[in-house]
Amino acid sequence: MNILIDPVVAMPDVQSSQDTRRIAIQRVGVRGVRHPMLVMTTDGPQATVANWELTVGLPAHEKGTHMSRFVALLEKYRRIPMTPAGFCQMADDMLPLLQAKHGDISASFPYFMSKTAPVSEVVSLMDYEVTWTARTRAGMPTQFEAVVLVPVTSLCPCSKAISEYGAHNQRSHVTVEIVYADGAQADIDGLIRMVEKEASCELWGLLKRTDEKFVTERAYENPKFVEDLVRDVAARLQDLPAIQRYKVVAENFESIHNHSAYAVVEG
Ligand SMILES: Nc1nc2c(ncn2[C@@H]2O[C@H](COP(=O)(O)OP(=O)(O)OP(=O)(O)O)[C@@H](O)[C@H]2O)c(=O)[nH]1
Repeated sequence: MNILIDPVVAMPDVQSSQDTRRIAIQRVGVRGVRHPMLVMTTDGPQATVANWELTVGLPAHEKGTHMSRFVALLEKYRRIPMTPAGFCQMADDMLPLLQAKHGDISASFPYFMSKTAPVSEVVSLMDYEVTWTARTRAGMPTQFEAVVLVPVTSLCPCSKAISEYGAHNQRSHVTVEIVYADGAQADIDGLIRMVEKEASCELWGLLKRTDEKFVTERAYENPKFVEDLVRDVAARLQDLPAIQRYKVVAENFESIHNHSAYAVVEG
């Protein structure tokens, strides 16, 4: 192998040498990078810590990519409050920086929304798991994808129908994955609120006794199978114009079994 010497630092530059195997690499980069991120919310910028994956395509003739530049990109964007459109811009910036024709950036992070309890109206934060992905290709529109994991309550309709009193209910995770036609139209808060409205009952970080009575009765009046959860969320997603593809996954952590009930809808 013919190793180049970088004249600036007078060191071998193995990454920049030629590769003769004639195999292009679809994705090469860094993953598992824990790094701060500012997310723009309706309450202003929210500081969070994301788990990042940044990759680019590498042509067959190049030996290695410029690994250090991925982290340099994170540093550049560290103080910029991110919107979906800004996240796509960051991915677009990655291509010239890495001298690449296509690349993906993905960030998974805890996301907090301020919620008001249903009766006492006390305010508290509720946390969600969010993943943003931007897929960029030179000369093409950048694709934006979002995944949100929304914890909710589900109450079993069968249990309610057959029992003289009570019905088994549990915490459920509804995970929605969306490919947007245009990242600028992605509304993460709206998506989370929509999922919560389709559950037997939504969750809050802080509830007083008056609220607890409300959520208990609300779930009882609104029973849902795991199938109802995915269908009702999918029906709402079908009405949204900005969505190209979606997947809805619901997992009910059953309180009467030591296993989960599970359903998936893709559209
Ligand atoms: N390409 C590549 N780099 C790796 C790998 N593992 C570690 N690295 C390290 O990535 C660092 C260098 O990143 P580069 O971006 O090539 O650093 P550089 O050549 O000083 O910077 P540039 O001139 O901007 O390319 C070095 O510490 C490499 O050893 C690997 O599997 N592939």
